[in-house]
Amino acid sequence: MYRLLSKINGPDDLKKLDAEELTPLAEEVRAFLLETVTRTGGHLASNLGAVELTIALHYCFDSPKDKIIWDVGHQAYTHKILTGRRDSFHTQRCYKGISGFPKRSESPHDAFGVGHSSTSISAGLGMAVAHGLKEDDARIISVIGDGSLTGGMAFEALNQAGHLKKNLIVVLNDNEMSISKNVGALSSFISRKMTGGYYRSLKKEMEAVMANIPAIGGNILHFAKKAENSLKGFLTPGTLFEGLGFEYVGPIAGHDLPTLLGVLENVKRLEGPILLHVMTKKGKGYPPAETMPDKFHGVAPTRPASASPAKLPPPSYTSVFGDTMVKLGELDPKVLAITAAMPDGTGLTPFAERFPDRFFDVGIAEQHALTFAAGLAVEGFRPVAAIYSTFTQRAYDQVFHDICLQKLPVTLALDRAGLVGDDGPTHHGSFDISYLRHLPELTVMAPKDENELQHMLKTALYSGRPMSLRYPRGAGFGVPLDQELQELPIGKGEILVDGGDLTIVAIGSTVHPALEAAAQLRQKGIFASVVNARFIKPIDSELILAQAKKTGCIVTVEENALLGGFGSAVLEVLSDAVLNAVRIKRIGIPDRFIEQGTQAQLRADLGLDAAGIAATCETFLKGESGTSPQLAVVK
Ligand SMILES: Cc1ncc(C[n+]2csc(CCOP(=O)(O)OP(=O)(O)O)c2C)c(N)n1
Ligand SMILES: CC(=O)[C@@H](O)[C@H](O)COP(=O)(O)O
Ligand SMILES: [Mg+2]
Repeated sequence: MYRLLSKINGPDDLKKLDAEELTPLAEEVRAFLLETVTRTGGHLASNLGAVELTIALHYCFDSPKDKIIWDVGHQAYTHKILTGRRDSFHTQRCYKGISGFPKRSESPHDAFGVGHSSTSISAGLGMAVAHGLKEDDARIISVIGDGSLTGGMAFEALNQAGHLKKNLIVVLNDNEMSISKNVGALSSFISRKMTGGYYRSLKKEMEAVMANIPAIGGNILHFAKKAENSLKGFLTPGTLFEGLGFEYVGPIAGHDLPTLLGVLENVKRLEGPILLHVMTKKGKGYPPAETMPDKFHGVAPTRPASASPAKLPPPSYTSVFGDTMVKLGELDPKVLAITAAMPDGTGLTPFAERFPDRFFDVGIAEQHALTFAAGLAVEGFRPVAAIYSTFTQRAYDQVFHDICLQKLPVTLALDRAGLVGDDGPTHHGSFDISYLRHLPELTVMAPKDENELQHMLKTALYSGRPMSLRYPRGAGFGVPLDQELQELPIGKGEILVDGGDLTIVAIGSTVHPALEAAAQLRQKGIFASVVNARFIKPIDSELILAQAKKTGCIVTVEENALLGGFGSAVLEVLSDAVLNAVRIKRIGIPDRFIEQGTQAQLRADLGLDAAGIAATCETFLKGESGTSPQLAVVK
């Protein structure tokens, strides 16, 4: 079935094909992508749009000597398939399979590891400078989408690249889409295509103006040409990049292989920084994805029929967050919502539809999102910035300098906190408790389920303080949702089960598994208290100390890095109270990066599911050391 593709085990095989064979090859790659990704899940639409571009890049350049750097890397499937990973491609994003993103440890063709956006030009420039110093002739090609170009870091890199004048090719893969429709002034500017009717009609108008200017000798032609050029110059996307010191080429048709090959062969010979503007269609070749590219940005894997639940799964945390935002927005016009290019992913689309004037998609600009929120808060509004935990990492200083230091009432809604599953180590939200809980003025909390999430959101909005709440990817626990929203007492946890043998102090999504673990332990005659801590900061010291005195044995559970996480906060409480005889064990994410897999597989591996928590508690209670680091604090 894959007559041409089956012969390609690396870029050298690709180069053996005649140029005319590349178009049928693209069709085979597209069919292969569709067949595989609809089964494994993954980033379908972006990849369908980048097939010809990838083939052309590998045909014209010489990877791995030449470096192709993919921004985000969610569009690099064709690159993987052409660089020796066709046969393992069906394992992409699966447990112990290949990654859904370029990864340096996976292939010499993966020039730079990615998953987060807007890094490709910086990394490419670093490599361009390094190869200049090494005096070799490797070509460096950074491939960035129009959505990823909205990230400020891309412009920081363009700024330096235009100044250094090193050989760097930036390919702008412009499909006028981020995950959702790309937004912002930059996007509108870049999508002004001078090749279309718009330019032709402007040119006509210009010619009419020319015709009415009285002749001033032989200069008229020269003047007309100059005027036309400057009009074009003012209006093309090239102006921007040329102003930054790049040679601009384009826009060119990104699904036309002969054009792509011709242009790339020419661009290859140019010196200095080049920006090649390529127009593509997200979802190309698969009508549902072409029509609804946002819905096909990422598709879920097909699970075997027997694994499909008979009834609908409970609502996701994300959708409960989104519905609660609408509810709170109805009651209070000061409630505003901000997303960094992820209105669907963060559940804010219903809010955006209901309150278009109070919703802001800032593009892939997490840093700006938080300082923008701080500005809104200064003026008395109640902004909620909903950003994935992993992407908030790049806005740490904004949380510190613009929000906490100024005590501004901004709410950070950190979605995808904890293990996210198939996206793997770039996307797990493993660190937010650690990177937030040491910041003065910030309240850090995590709901035990989707119902508590609603109450925490209201608590955050009406606290008048900087607040953060973290919640995981995926379905909630299916608990009933209270209609009446309450403000929770800040800094107070709750005892859910009172037992005398040990205390499990859990936070966020680990509370329900901890309850289940306690039930399993009871079957074995072990009676555990279970505490829902609710707040990481301010932590409920009183409750923790009372339990420590009562049972003398504490097990903390969190889906966050153990280093600096919630368990560390509990240790600090015990240490500060000089309760040195209490035995404590922390369950959480160990000090290594966690690979991909389903959330259930990863939780089971790390002992974060009910069975794992119960096993650790039992072993610990018996005084044997478990698999995670054990910290028995002795006087
Ligand atoms: C820092 C960061 N923020 C958000 C995301 C989520 N994200 C992944 S792809 C994407 C859209 C990228 O758009 P573009 O670069 O134009 O690629 P396309 O999907 O259109 O091919 C977004 C917002 C991310 N990966 N990294
Ligand atoms: C590549 C990227 O960053 C996003 O597309 C991400 O994979 C979305 O993750 P969710 O599926 O959790 O929204
Ligand atoms: Mg795009």
